[in-house]
Amino acid sequence: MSTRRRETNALCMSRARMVDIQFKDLSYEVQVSKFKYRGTKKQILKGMNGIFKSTELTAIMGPSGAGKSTLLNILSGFQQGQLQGTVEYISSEGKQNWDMYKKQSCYIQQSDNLYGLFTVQESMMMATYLKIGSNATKMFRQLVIDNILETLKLTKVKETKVDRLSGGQKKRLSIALELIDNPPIMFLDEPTTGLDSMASLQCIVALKTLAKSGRTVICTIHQPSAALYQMFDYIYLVVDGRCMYAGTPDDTVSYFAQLGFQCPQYHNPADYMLEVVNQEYGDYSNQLVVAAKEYCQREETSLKVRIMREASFYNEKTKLMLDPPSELIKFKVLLYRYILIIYRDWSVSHIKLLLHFLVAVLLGLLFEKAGKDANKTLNNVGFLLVTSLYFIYTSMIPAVLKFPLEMAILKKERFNNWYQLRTYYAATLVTTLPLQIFFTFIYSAVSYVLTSQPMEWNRFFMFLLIIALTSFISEGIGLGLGAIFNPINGTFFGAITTCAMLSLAGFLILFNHMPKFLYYISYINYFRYSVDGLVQAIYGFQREKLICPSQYDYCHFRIPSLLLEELRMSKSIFWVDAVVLFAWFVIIRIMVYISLKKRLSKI
Ligand SMILES: Nc1ncnc2c1ncn2[C@@H]1O[C@H](COP(=O)(O)OP(=O)(O)OP(=O)(O)O)[C@@H](O)[C@H]1O
Repeated sequence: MSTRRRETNALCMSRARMVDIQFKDLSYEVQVSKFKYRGTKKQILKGMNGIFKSTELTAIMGPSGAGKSTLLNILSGFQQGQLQGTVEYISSEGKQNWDMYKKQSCYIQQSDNLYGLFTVQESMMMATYLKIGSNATKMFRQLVIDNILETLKLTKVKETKVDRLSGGQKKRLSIALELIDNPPIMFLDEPTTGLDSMASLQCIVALKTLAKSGRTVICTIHQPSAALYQMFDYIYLVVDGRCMYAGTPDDTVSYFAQLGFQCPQYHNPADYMLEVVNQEYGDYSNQLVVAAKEYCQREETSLKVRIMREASFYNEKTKLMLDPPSELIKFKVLLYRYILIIYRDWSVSHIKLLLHFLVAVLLGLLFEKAGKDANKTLNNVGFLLVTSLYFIYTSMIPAVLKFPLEMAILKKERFNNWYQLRTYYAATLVTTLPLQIFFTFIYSAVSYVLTSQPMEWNRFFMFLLIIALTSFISEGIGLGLGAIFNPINGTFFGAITTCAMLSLAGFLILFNHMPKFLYYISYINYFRYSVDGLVQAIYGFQREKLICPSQYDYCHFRIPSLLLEELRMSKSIFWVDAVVLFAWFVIIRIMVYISLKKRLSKI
């Protein structure tokens, strides 16, 4: 074995702190009805006991709807609710509560929530910067990556984009990403679902290797083949929220035989066990539960053995190298990741840029000379209205879809302690705002010139400021809707909100024709301030008279103040509009953060 290989092995595969999980009388129920105090409850886990040990690969098996995922989610802390009983984590330092180990375990969901635009190497390298402290050199990071990829047989696809990986490779990459900070406990929800038998075997072999290096690896699994079944060290069979077998795969046949269920020769023991608990040979559920309670008891690993084992596996030196980086460094990494996504994802940057340019040209042609022709003043107000509406829609609707798409990745990475929510949120804000400003600038520059608006820098920048603020607020509302609702409801609410704002802006229905309460509501309508701000930017600040073309004898709105009077905007102040819009922007962003936090706290 080369020196380099030995070094990485020492760094990566032999340093997991050993933790056993013990749960006693674990019961869990959920509220089925929406009404908290009157609703019926459903008991999912019914007094379960068990010990899952380090260095072992444990399979939680059972029929569909038995409670496997719920048990896994409860043990990992991914799901919280009305829990009874105890869950203890036992290391060489004694029994600890869950908070101690929450930060050290990882949860790998059934779906592989990965960014498809990065290569395996890029994904791994970014993960090392999010998980390993800044004192680690680039070479060290690469050694860690190479070693993990080699263990999980991913070296050959190191330079392949994640989008192009097979299902099995994606699953192994999900595991590889979590291995970087070497979690002592790994929870996996159905890691073999959707994989063919070869890929499933490779995945389970990889998990077994990880368990043998000191970790506690627990996964749920549906119906493993006989070969796969034998790979596990410990089987925990769950049926209707109760344990019906806990033991090694080798003991399964003799255990069920002793209870009167003789597994036929050449029959997969896993299949037979499921047939028995699925009542294909009669309903013996209660006997099986009682028998499991009597025969499937497990001894705790003695402290002495635990300390001895851990001494051979755990390396304090490496732990120092693996201290997590500061949130500031994580922020920089997330920023870099977003910039790379924006650069590589055509739909985010290039297409949007092209569309903003084309729409600006189209509106420019449609509202040609509207900015300076006194006969087209009302058309110009129409242009300002359309501009505001255009940015509301194009910023809000894509944003509604942004969080639901990213939510799964965010949920996974945050639960596995990659970064704090505020770091993620700050990074999205810092990357999306400049992009939004750039888009509004392109649109404004083109449409402003083509519609012959006044060629004064200060008016142009005021016009740009109002559009940018309108766009920020709308994006914020879109993100908020995306965080609260699913994409279909979110886009529906987005469209409804925009229609309501348009109706309450004072243009389609004049303010003095509105019922009083709706008139007051219109004060919180940011669309109103947006259009008002745009009109002020173009016609306010004592703009001089407009040119009335020679073919017309009279242009009613030649004098800008007359137009402002007609639109009931003569008393408005541009900077008040700008400040109100800015306040809206801040409030909306805070509300989005809160709703996102709330959403993430639920499973
Ligand atoms: N929040 C909830 N509200 C109501 N019922 C729930 C809730 N969560 C889980 N259940 C129910 O609890 C039972 C167990 O669900 P769980 O997802 O743990 O099963 P499972 O064994 O993992 O099933 P599968 O193998 O099909 O994924 C199911 O009947 C499910 O409908």
